[in-house]
Amino acid sequence: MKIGCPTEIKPQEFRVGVTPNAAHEAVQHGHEMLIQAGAGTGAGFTDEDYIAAGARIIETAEEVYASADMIVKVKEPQAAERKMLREGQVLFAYLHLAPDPEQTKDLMASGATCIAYETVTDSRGGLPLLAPMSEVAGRLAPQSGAWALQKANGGSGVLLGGVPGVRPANVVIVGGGVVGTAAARVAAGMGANVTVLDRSIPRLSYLDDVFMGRLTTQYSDQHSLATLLPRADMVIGAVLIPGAAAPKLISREQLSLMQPGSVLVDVAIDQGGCFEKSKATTHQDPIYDVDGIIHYCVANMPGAVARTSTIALGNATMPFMLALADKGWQKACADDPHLLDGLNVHAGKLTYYAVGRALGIDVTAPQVILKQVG
Ligand SMILES: NC(=O)C1=CN([C@@H]2O[C@H](COP(=O)(O)OP(=O)(O)OC[C@H]3O[C@@H](n4cnc5c(N)ncnc54)[C@H](O)[C@@H]3O)[C@@H](O)[C@H]2O)C=CC1
Ligand SMILES: CC(=O)C(=O)O
Ligand SMILES: [Mg+2]
Repeated sequence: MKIGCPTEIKPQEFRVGVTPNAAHEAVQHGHEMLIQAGAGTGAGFTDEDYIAAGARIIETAEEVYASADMIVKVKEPQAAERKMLREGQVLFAYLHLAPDPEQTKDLMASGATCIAYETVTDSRGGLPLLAPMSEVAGRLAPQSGAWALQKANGGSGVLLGGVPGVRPANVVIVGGGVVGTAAARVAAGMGANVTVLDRSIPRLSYLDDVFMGRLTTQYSDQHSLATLLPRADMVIGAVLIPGAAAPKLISREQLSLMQPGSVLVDVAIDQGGCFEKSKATTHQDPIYDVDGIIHYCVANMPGAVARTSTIALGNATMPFMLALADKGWQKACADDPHLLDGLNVHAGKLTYYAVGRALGIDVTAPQVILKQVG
């Protein structure tokens, strides 16, 4: 199979979908690996690294899309990229379709088979292709929020760890999954006073166990969150209902409960965001102010640390990329129900229920699609 990896074009996105190590494995499996010239530069990989791995360097994105049977990339295809997808081609990338009707419409119109990293599952109920980037975004969230709390950035001027005689910042983390746990570790490490809310009691028990008193856990309901807002210097939104649009947990009205210059970091922005006034921002222009509350809503946070993120993502995606290339998507998905969970669009049909519910589009069950193509 010809596997194509284009250069990412989302603003300030420096990751690349295939590492030289993954390219090498694909070539060893008998596949042709096509890498767009310069695709790895932002993550510290040169064209020569890919050539040494046995890949071919292709000058333009147009040529990569035209030649490849499968496109492997990081972020959801931008409008210009969606025009280059075609019937029968496989797209393997983050898609985040629930909050993105335009992209969903274009992917359905392309006729391509689109497998979303963020809905591939594992046998323990986890999301193995989202988790590595959630680890990164979670670790970055307190750091980005601490920067936003500085006066020059519009924040209240509170230092996360405080100093002797002055209280540390109160950090509230809503959602104690992979992002929330990583954020808690860093925020606690920076000396903040951390509270984590979740709806899963087993998850709260786990956090209570591993942090051994270094944070407070609380069941997540509207009232609990509202009572924490007046004292919260930073709230990190880290909730997820897989594949679905994020629930809105802080309304615009509730912003008035917070101290001016407090910060909301909405990591869940790629699923539409969990605060009412969240809208996606970029690394170039990451924050904005609503009623005196600073919002940080960068939808591709891991792109800021592209080297670490690319290697972590490449380690996780490689076995799935190889299965798709070795067997073809039909057999790879038939053999592995967890990979089948990643199927979001096939030949004009939407195949993921949470996306269908969010966008009001009819869904065809992925199992039905497999029967049709089998
Ligand atoms: N902005 C960015 O660059 C990135 C964003 N993300 C996003 O971060 C979000 C979280 O991802 P993960 O931590 O990997 O998910 P996860 O599935 O590991 O954790 C989500 C947690 O939210 C909890 N939850 C669901 N509804 C809740 C509610 N109403 N109140 C409190 N908790 C609730 C769940 O019980 C679960 O523990 C996702 O939307 C993901 O796409 C992930 C990586 C990068
Ligand atoms: C998960 C995601 O959206 C990202 O890593 O950019
Ligand atoms: Mg997006």
